[in-house]
Amino acid sequence: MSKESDRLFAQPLPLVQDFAFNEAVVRVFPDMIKRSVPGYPTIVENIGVLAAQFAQPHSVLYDLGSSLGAVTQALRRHVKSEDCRVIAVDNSSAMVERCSEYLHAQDSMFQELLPVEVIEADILRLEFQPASLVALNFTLQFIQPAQRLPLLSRIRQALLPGGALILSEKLRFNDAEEHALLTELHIAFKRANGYSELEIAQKRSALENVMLPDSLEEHRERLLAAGFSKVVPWFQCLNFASLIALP
Ligand SMILES: C[S@@+](CC[C@H](N)C(=O)[O-])C[C@H]1O[C@@H](n2cnc3c(N)ncnc32)[C@H](O)[C@@H]1O
Ligand SMILES: O=C(O)C(=O)C[C@]1(C(=O)O)C=C[C@@H](O)C=C1
Repeated sequence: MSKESDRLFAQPLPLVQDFAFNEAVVRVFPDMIKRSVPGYPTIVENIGVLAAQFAQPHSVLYDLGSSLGAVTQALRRHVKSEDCRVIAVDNSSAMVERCSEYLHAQDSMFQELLPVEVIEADILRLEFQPASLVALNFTLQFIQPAQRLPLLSRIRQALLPGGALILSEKLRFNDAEEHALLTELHIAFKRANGYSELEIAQKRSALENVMLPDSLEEHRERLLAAGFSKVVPWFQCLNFASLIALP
């Protein structure tokens, strides 16, 4: 994995452009996401552990918005079911290229890993195969709000009985005081991880138009509207959470 540290927003920018998953972000992404998302390493590793409970023999496991394949690698470390394969999908060519390199490196270090296919595609246009596990790890928040329910409905249709969707997201809160407190504590988390006030402010304005978080209540209602029968939060750290949705 790249050890380059994230300094993308360290200097004053004349114009802060909308955040994009481009080559510059790819180079620093492992450092950026670990220092920005409280609980990220715990979430990723445990998606592997949870997936092992839901994976069905002879089925597909999807990692949607796979970035550099951290979730895919965890799935391959933990899932032992017979004849499963992982499909990792991202629409950033820079991410897909580097993700494939990392997965080749994982192949050379371990034996008997699940086979994996990395696809450069828009998950809104993907034809889903019958799947026992779908992971959306901090991806739905980057999908246009109007597209979120149709996407979740298609995922629900593709899920096999006994399977699950694991959905991790940054949350917003309907209660203004709760929202303000957890936002302030998230900023403290970033500060403690070495980000300056300037870096925090410029990143916030870069994300403003492209990352649109929902509340836990909105997630629950939308998942039920998409046809899921049960929504179980299994992790929350500050304003970041992960849910299990059962078909
Ligand atoms: C925050 S990152 C996900 C992190 C990753 N799942 C992990 O656990 O390390 C969001 C990813 O979603 C991808 N993405 C956003 N919209 C997408 C779409 N419509 N189709 C496919 N990928 C998309 C971005 O390119 C980016 O790599
Ligand atoms: O909310 C923030 O400030 C973030 O940096 C969050 C977040 C995310 O949740 O995906 C945004 C962009 C990067 O991918 C890493 C982290």
